[in-house]
Amino acid sequence: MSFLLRKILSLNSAVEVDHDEDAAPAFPALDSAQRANRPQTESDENDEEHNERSTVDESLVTATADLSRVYMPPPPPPSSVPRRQSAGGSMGPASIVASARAQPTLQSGTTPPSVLERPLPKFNFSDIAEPTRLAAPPKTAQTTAAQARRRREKVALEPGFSQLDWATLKNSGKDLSGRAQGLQPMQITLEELRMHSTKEDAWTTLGGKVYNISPYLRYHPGGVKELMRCAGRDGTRLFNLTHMWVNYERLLSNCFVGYLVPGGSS
Ligand code: HEM
Repeated sequence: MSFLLRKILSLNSAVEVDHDEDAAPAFPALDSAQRANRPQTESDENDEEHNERSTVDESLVTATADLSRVYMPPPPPPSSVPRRQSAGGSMGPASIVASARAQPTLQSGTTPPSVLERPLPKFNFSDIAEPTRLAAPPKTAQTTAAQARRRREKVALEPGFSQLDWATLKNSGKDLSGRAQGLQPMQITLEELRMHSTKEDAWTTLGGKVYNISPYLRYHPGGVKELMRCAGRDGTRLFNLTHMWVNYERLLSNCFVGYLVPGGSS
């Protein structure tokens, strides 16, 4: 038994001779308490007897098995571990797979190299094929110009003039047409319409209906200036060009003045 122990210790000292700066220390340490206090096996008592024997017998096999349960075999000297060489110092996915396949199969009886001893392959992102890369869509001159225009059009509404505030005012049922109370819808000619083109008194016609847009000016998400472009004239085309999805009939129902009728000079 002590013969086997001596053999192991001599192997370890051989490791120390070949000592490499990156080599991991023997574990447990050669002079560790763990090694010193290892559990005694039955075979320890017959040590001398075993030393004398040249042939393998039952008790020696058991002793070896016991010993291997207590101590791990020492790691191989670093110089004997085949190291993976990476071409150019970096590896892409294809070269990693290729090098893994090219690993020599270990001979039976050889200790596989420790994971810690293997060099980590460096990942080279430039190896990834172009189409698989995640990339933001390229900015074209057209999209950036459109974005810039949209940014300019954004209007900061004053506090208390949001679309919600307009909905609240509208739902209050208040008549915002500016017509005298109780009057029937008016019949308005283009000539008359033109006379209502100031911020304080702005009318427009959309789809043949005339609205007083003055109350809505400060609530308009596109701003006062844009809305004023249709004051005193037919705003249908401009409105549809900008946002034909907006339901003006519902939005301006309280501002309804009357119907556009033919008449006057166009
Ligand atoms: C009386 C007629 C109009 C009403 C009731 C009205 C109403 C609205 C509404 C509800 C929005 C918000 C739409 C949305 O977010 O999808 C809006 C946005 C806008 N409106 Fe009008 N609009 C009118 C006339 C006009 C006119 C004549 C112009 C300009 C020529 C105009 C220019 C804009 C612009 C540029 C926006 C976009 C604002 C933004 O996204 O920040 N609108 N309008």
